[in-house]
Amino acid sequence: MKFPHDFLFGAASASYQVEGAWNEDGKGVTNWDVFSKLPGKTFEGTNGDVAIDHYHRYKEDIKLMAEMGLESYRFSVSWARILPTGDGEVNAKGLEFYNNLINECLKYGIVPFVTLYHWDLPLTLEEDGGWTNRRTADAFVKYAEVCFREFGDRVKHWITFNETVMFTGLGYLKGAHPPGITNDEKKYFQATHYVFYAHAKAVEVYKSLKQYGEIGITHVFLPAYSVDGKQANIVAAQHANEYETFWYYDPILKGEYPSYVVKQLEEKGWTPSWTEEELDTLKRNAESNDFIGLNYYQPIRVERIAEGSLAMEHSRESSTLAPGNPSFDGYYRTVKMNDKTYTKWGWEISPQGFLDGLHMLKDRYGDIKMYVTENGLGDEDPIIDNEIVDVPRIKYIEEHLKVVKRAIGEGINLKGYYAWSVIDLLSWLNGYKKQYGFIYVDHADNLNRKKKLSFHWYKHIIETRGEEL
Ligand SMILES: C[C@@]1(C(=O)O)OC[C@H]2O[C@@H](O)[C@H](O)[C@@H](O)[C@H]2O1
Repeated sequence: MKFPHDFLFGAASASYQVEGAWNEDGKGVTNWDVFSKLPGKTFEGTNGDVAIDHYHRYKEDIKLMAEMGLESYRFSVSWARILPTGDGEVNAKGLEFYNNLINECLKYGIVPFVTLYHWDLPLTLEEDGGWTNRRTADAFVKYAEVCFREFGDRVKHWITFNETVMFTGLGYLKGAHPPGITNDEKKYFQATHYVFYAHAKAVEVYKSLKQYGEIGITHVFLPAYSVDGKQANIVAAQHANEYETFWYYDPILKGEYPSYVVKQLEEKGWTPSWTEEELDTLKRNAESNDFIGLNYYQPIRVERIAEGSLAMEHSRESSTLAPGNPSFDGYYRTVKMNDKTYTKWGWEISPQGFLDGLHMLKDRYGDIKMYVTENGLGDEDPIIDNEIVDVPRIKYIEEHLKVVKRAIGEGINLKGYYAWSVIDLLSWLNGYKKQYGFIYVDHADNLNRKKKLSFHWYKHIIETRGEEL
């Protein structure tokens, strides 16, 4: 059986991780332009000044995507190219670049799927409190409207934010992302709230423009499961789902926060400063969401731990979801299981965990349209006779696509799959070591591109619409 005719086979990237040209054509400075240059913050001091030079080589890259038969390209717009100071004047050169990028996609019949925010925030806003300041939320809505009006005649698929838990959690709890703050739960929850408010407001503006595309938000999807049948650990898994999933999807799809978490925030003094207008905006726009994006890489296996210390040391490695860490509130710990398989970076490989999680989402949120907006294998790809033989990535994606097809057959409203990533790119904290792409980039030879084995495999899957899976 083939994937449905309206199912999109895509692949993704993000502005800071591919574009480079960090200070060209009027682009403003971003938080990551500065943070990545702070000693010790990134792997081997890598940064996005050049990245893989997608800004100048996008035509070559999109031509390769077309050769692959890619149906849709998910990329992000760098806010600071459009509004260099965050909420001031529009930069015409920034609009020009993304108009060219979009038009190049359409030239090949590739559907542009645009993320408005993939972590690169204009520095002026970061320096004014970032996502803990209502100003940033209001500025985002202005930026989003500029993009809707400029690109909305050709872009019909919009994601407001990518992985809010990552830039707020790593920014205010683990200190591994800008603004590099650790263990500040009050700021963390405040930042998430202003992001959700900004999302709801942007949805409202988008719908008012009557462009008749679709808009949603993308979250990390990290379903939590108990390590065993013990009641305390089952409760710990539910606790993890409340904080890691429902806190993120409820305000979007239900228009209100999960009461389990709200009650605990009140007890701990972590409740965001929110207004009735903001809460009403969430409620008023919940029904207007067209889809949710799921970035699925792994589940987490959790066990209860005694109410431990709330302040924990975080390393760059431990900040990216490797098991073994206590939760920020010390309620549970993630566990590496002996009977599971893991990537080189310690992420569990579990297509079944994804399927079970999808049913959990359907049970809670009904028939909401979903896209897998990221899924892929971060690896150090084997090179044999000068060919990139990334068989582990092929097997990883094959197993997850099989589960996607099965989920559709079980009534899950999945409408697309975007592999992370279309091309090897800069990892925020792992430099160029952690490869995800179908296309190799040779950093020892002028960033030349080279098709991997998985490029040819994915091309075949798309051509046959996954009939063999
Ligand atoms: C932490 C990490 C990784 O490096 O493996 O997770 C997978 C993927 O998620 C994306 O949203 C990030 O933009 C990209 O850089 C990757 O980031």
